[in-house]
Amino acid sequence: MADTQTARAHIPAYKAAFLQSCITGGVLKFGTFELKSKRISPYFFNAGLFHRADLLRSISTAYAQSIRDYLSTDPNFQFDVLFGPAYKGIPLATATVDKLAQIDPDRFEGLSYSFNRKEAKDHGEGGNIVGAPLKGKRVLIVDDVITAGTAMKEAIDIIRKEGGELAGVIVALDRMEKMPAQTDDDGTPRPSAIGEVRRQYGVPVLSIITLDDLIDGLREMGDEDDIKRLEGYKARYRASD
Ligand SMILES: O=P(O)(O)OC[C@H]1O[C@H](OP(=O)(O)OP(=O)(O)O)[C@H](O)[C@@H]1O
Ligand SMILES: O=C(O)c1cc(=O)[nH]c(=O)[nH]1
Repeated sequence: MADTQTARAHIPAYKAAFLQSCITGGVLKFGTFELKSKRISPYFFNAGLFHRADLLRSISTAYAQSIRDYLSTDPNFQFDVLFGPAYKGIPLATATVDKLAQIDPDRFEGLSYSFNRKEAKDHGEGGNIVGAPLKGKRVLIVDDVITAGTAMKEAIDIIRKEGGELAGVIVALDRMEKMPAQTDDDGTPRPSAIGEVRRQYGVPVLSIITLDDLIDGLREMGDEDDIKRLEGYKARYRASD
């Protein structure tokens, strides 16, 4: 396997390291997968597999670095809470709060996490939100991927219903694909759900890596047939934005 730095010279080292840990850690799977949107994909990013300490550290470091990279281009970008949509977003947001505070305590020691329950709790403290209350807070959503955007719309609705303000979104992988529609199969590019969030809410939507980064990475450390299938999928479902 090629060295991370040389293999992915045109993306920052932390992104290359993250991509490598996704491939070697088996988080990126290749085969045939039905997505939440019912689209059939030749690859799947299973964020639930970041369960081991080294893998969790690799993804929280990559989120934290991506956020810091973006902050260096937009110092006005501000947020009080990282929100992890249930379920897979929960450990991702929680670990990233800790990582940001470790990397930059002056700025992030007061940062909080929050997440939703999929089913409301009707006893004890009750309610749908665990962690920091969102009322009056600027909220950055941390999730694994956005495909059709259904899960992201739900998360944004929860934040607004709780009285929070959406500050931005960060996902691990930008699948670079169009939202589903009747004409899904004709290969015509259409807008992505990520682009829709940017346009509709006027907030940054960041990603650690993109499908293009993944395809490039596979050229160094993957299988040729997987690359062909990913390129075919991209040609069919690529977004216009
Ligand atoms: O953009 P979409 O088409 O909505 O799909 C993407 C989302 O769907 C999955 O989560 P899911 O809602 O299945 O919840 P989970 O985290 O409990 O697996 C996945 O983890 C993404 O967050
Ligand atoms: O679109 C999805 O449902 C989806 C795609 C993916 O790569 N990973 C995931 O957990 N869900």
